[in-house]
Amino acid sequence: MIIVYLTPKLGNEKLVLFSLIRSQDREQKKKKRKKGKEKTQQVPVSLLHANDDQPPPADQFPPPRLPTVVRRRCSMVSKSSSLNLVTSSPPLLSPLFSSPPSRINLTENIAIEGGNLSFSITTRQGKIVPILRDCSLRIPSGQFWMLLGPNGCGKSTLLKVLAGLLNTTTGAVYVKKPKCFVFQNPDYQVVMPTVEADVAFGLGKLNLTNDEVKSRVLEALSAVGMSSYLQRSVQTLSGGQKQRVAIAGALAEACKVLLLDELTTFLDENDQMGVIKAVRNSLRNSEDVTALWVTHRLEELEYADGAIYMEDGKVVMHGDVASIQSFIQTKQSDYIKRNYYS
Ligand SMILES: Nc1ncnc2c1ncn2[C@@H]1O[C@H](COP(=O)(O)OP(=O)(O)OP(=O)(O)O)[C@@H](O)[C@H]1O
Repeated sequence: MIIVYLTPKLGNEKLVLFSLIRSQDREQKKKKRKKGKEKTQQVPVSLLHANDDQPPPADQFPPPRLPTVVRRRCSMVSKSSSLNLVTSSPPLLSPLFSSPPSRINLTENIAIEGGNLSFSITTRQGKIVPILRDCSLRIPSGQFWMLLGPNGCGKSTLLKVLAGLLNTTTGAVYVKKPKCFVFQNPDYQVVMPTVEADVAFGLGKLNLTNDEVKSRVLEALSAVGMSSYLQRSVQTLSGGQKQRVAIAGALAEACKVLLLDELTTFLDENDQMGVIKAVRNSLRNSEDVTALWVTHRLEELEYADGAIYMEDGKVVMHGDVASIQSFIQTKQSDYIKRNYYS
């Protein structure tokens, strides 16, 4: 089906050939699965979860058959509060919680934490559709993390749950306050006529003097590299500059957590880099600011301190950038081999 989509001019012969390849593929998969069952004891937990066509139900996770060493690594991770959530090889991680935490642990220096989050919607026909399934994550304060995954896997929904814009069906959420959600489209957020007025917009509620407002606006604009744009009309800004103004607005409000939803989707490479650097810079200026950045772009991962990879409403991996990068690359090359060279 995917080949048909990518090359719509395929003739009937190629479609027949493709079905044959698919059925061969299915046979091979069956054999592999059979073999895989025999080898289960040597496979890391996250691979079991990520590659299984039918992952184990959440309440059986980690599965009882896991080797001791994997279970020990999972619990070490759940206790860690530093960047090095993955401290030893093999680095692949399972979701952090194997059973719902009775309460969120606030004693560690954690900025964002979610335990066994689920979110469903009910259709007009009364059908319940799960969007997030048992997602757990933990992000230390002062770090820049990225949230990746294929289209429709639930990234934006998870971000909205963390922002408090959506209520979970089950699970517990902790996010440091004040927290700010920056939208994918800056036109939803940059609404005042000038850059200065826009960045100062959220400060009205804080009872500050004019001087305090001015100094906060300048500081925030300088963090995103836009201090010289103070008096500019927002209509004359590029998409990337508008994104940076939106981030400056969040920084001016002294937000401790920035929840950033695919900010670089509509941007060219220059603006994309400008926005990423603005976020990094704002984190450098204040040790206490944490950012979670939703993206599709694998190349952006190199700017992150840690990452979360989602598929089909689940957190499949959570931890250091290098492991997640290689995990995604392996998945991509497997996909290409399976679909184009088998
Ligand atoms: N209000 C809703 N009603 C019906 N389905 C919804 C609703 N909100 C989200 N969904 C579905 O939930 C799934 C996850 O959506 P979400 O926008 O979180 O994914 P995403 O990973 O951010 O996708 P993308 O990368 O394409 O932006 C999608 O299949 C989407 O169609």
